[in-house]
Amino acid sequence: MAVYTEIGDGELQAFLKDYELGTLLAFKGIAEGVENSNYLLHTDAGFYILTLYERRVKAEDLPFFLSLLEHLAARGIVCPTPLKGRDGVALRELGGRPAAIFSFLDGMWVRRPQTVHCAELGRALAQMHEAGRDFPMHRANALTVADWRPLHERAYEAASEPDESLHAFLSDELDFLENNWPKDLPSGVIHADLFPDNVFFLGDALSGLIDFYFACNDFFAYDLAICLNAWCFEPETTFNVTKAHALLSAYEKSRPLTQEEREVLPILARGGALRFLLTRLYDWNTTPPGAFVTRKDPGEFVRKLRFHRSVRSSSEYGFDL
Ligand SMILES: Nc1ncnc2c1ncn2[C@@H]1O[C@H](COP(=O)(O)OP(=O)(O)O)[C@@H](O)[C@H]1O
Ligand SMILES: N[C@@H](CCOP(=O)(O)O)C(=O)O
Repeated sequence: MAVYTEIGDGELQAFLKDYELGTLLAFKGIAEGVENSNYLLHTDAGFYILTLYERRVKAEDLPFFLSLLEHLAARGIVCPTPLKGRDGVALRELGGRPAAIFSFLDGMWVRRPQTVHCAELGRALAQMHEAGRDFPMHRANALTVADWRPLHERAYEAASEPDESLHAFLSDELDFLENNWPKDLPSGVIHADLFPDNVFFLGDALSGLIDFYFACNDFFAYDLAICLNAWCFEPETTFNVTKAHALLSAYEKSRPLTQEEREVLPILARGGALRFLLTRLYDWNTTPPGAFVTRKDPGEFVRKLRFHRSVRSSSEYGFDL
């Protein structure tokens, strides 16, 4: 589970005095998530999410994330909206951590996304990209191609039983990606972690997007590649072209891809797979036994990466089914 910072009853009640959110009735830590500590708050005014920022989230990035959420929400994207205290300030401190309270989103994430969910995702992703176009702040992607080799080496050095063949495979992949990563594609604010657990549904209808803490400025098509990886493989890691077609065609209804974006999609998908493989591998090798967080399997992304390496043309992603 992910509650790294424990908050006491009295401490939370004192914190809430700076807001107009009513009287606290109950609160509980939320088990899901890996980056931050999240609590569900129930007050007599409703439900809210309290987030305490931990680990990889840098304090200097928080104004970008909170302003982005406000910006997107103002343009009709359903996402957590930061709530301001009586003094007009949303970003505060609790338990020694930067902290903020957000609107609660209805819905549940889907454990086994179906084609209909992929289509909903494609539509929402394109809308989010369009809504972010006039966002004035900028955040460079801190986990892009230049960052992957150092992360790979750190993960390898941290392993108690280093896997030499995996190290060689990933080094080879890094050689390829460093030499072939696109330099210039349509860009803007991307979510960069839009996995099924960050997308809520009510029935088959998408009801909200959460967890923007990797959001940054990068290629729009890279965000799409991350989604192909996260949504369009079956559990045994076969690629589902029907789901990919649904995702891509729904996306293209709002923002058609350029020819170049289509052509480089296999490279972006390889990069997207490697990026999550590496953070999972690093976490796998560095998370102490007994830690209150569930490690995610890096092997899943080794298999996805192998699939993308076998792709000869982007048509294999189902553009023209
Ligand atoms: N605004 C929200 N409304 C409803 N639930 C939320 C909201 N934000 C977070 N959650 C809940 O908290 C969990 C963890 O949130 P997430 O942002 O993914 O955490 P982390 O940044 O630690 O990965 C989500 O799976 C969801 O259950
Ligand atoms: N989506 C990433 C891990 C980041 O976790 P999140 O809970 O912040 O979405 C992965 O699957 O490796």
